[in-house]
Amino acid sequence: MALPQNAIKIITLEGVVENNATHKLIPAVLHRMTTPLNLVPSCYDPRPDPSWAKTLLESVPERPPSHLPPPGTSQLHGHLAGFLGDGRSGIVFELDNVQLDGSTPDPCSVPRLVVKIARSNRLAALAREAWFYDEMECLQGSSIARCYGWFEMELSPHETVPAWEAHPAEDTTEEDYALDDDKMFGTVHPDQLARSARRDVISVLLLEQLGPRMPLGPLPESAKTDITSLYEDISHLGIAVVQDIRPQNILQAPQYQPCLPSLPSPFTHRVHSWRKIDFELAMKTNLTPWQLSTDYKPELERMFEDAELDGAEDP
Ligand SMILES: Nc1ncnc2c1ncn2[C@@H]1O[C@H](COP(=O)(O)OP(=O)(O)OP(=O)(O)O)[C@@H](O)[C@H]1O
Repeated sequence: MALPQNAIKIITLEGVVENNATHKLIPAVLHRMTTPLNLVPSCYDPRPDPSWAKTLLESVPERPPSHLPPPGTSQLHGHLAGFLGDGRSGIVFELDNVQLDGSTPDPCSVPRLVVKIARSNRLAALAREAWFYDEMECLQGSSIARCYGWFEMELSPHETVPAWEAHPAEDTTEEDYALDDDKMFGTVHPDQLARSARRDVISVLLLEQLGPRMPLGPLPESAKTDITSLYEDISHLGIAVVQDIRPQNILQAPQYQPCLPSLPSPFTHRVHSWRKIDFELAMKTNLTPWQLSTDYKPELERMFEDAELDGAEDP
């Protein structure tokens, strides 16, 4: 039976934190965090009258009920391994030598895992992303990765995270862009304001490992349809992800063993060959799936065209 996504309470990571006096790597013990339901304010556009029903829902869709059992108390131990990629808010590594409660986990239960480590100044962005993984629990394993939790540890003054220096962000702005929409559409949650000011916390998302990024070059129509359908699934939850439509944020379904089977979408029943990642800029809205599709479809078309052109220039 697959490990429930909320089974792990503590993760011990080897190879991620360094003692900056001795330059020795030391194990980091991170504890599972929970996202308050009101961490991310909704972007609500009042519906003037029912004639707007095609565009606007009367209210923001509620989070679908969780199907997970009560949170577990398992402990996971793993070693930071290969670097997989990075971006504005995080740095992603494979995990090796994973042990669950002291033994090698059953490959039918636990897939290959990765950690997305927040950059030191992007704690609020990672918390926001964790909230969206909770919000989209029903899509985990179908259109988005399974997320095994959000974990944090406070660093002491003599501890540092070498990945922050080894993989610096291209964009060095200190502005917390992930909170811009929250400021515009509601009030920023006090936890997020506090997080935004801190630089002494290691914060990670534990995710199922997905396949490679969407390649440059021509994509078969079936792949374009499947990728478009990921966005359709997400739109059924009133979630807008139009800001960040890029090949870096579309990965193939898991393919490295051990991996868990892809689940059918609860909305379209399609079994996807792709997954959408990266939700720190997502917004929870009362826009209808139709309205959201009028926003993401042209952006996806543009991305497919650009990827084809870039593939032709860079064979
Ligand atoms: N679950 C995963 N499995 C395998 N690789 C992953 C996974 N998540 C992320 N990656 C790799 O890491 C890269 C960066 O991840 P991600 O987009 O989540 O980071 P980010 O900092 O939020 O980036 P952005 O600048 O797009 O906001 C991805 O493009 C991908 O190559």
